Amino acid sequence: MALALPIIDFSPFLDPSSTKAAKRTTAFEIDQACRNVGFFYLSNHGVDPKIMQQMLDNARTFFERASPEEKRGLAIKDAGDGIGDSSRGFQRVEGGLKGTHEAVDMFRPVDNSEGPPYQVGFGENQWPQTPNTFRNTAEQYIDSLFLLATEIVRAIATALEVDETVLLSRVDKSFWNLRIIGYEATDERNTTSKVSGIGEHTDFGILTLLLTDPQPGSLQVWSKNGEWVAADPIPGCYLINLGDMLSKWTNGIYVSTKHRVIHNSNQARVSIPFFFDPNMDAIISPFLPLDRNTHEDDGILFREKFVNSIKYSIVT
Ligand SMILES: O=C(O)CCC(=O)C(=O)O
Ligand SMILES: [Fe+2]
Repeated sequence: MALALPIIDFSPFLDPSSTKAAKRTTAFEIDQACRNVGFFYLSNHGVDPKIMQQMLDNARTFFERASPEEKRGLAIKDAGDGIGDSSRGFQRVEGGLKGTHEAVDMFRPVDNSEGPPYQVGFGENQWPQTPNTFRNTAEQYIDSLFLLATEIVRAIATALEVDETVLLSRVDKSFWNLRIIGYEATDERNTTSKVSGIGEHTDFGILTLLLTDPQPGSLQVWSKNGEWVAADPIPGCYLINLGDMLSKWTNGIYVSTKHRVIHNSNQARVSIPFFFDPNMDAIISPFLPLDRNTHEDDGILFREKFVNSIKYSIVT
């Protein structure tokens, strides 16, 4: 099972003293990975390693120490009913296509002055209190990742030779989603316990910037050769993958690749994807020259897509 995922050094693109040619070379490396693989590791991305570690530590602390009452208090609640919005908060997913894991979802704050009750996606984040630094660290982390994702989008615009403002105007108020996932250890004494994980899927938005603890062997990516390949963490790197929206925006030139998690280990795993998604009011239509075929999602706003995805994903 050969590792097929490229590793890209982002420093030439980020360094203000780089030549235009050096920036373009890095942009083309990203472009190649986006066309051929849909996944790549990014090194020298500029995010403070201390805050990355702090995020992982806080996530682990939450899953290990938060009480059942705290988790119940944070549980995702239905939209239109009290303070719920069907998307923000804690959930335990038990089996089925979505796998078995626990997660807390935070989304970009939006103007929700018309609620409660809230529409889908328009509520307030429900921040864990365990540990008490959780929110503060996560907010700094989100700021860093927002900047990093924006630079990757800029690199993509450079490689595709599209006016970067066209692309940036669709993501400058990205409706991001920070997800903290806990995969339980497999309890060898309990033969009925399910292996934790997430079923095969493609991501939904633009870019996913994934930070996980260092354990290998859990995340797998579907390769062009028709086999699952390990996408083990590389210390200090982000694993970046493309979502369906970026594939649509590029008329399918860029690929969103399916992946899955099978965490069969005697140690719990934590994983923190940052989903960099379009602005709520961004349109789904491609920005690249069109082939004149009509597209099913032409003219649809991302907000509509998001609402449908939440309705579909509600776990009962
Ligand atoms: O936990 C992981 O390694 C990946 C999670 C994932 O694919 C997702 O949340 O979409
Ligand atoms: Fe995913």
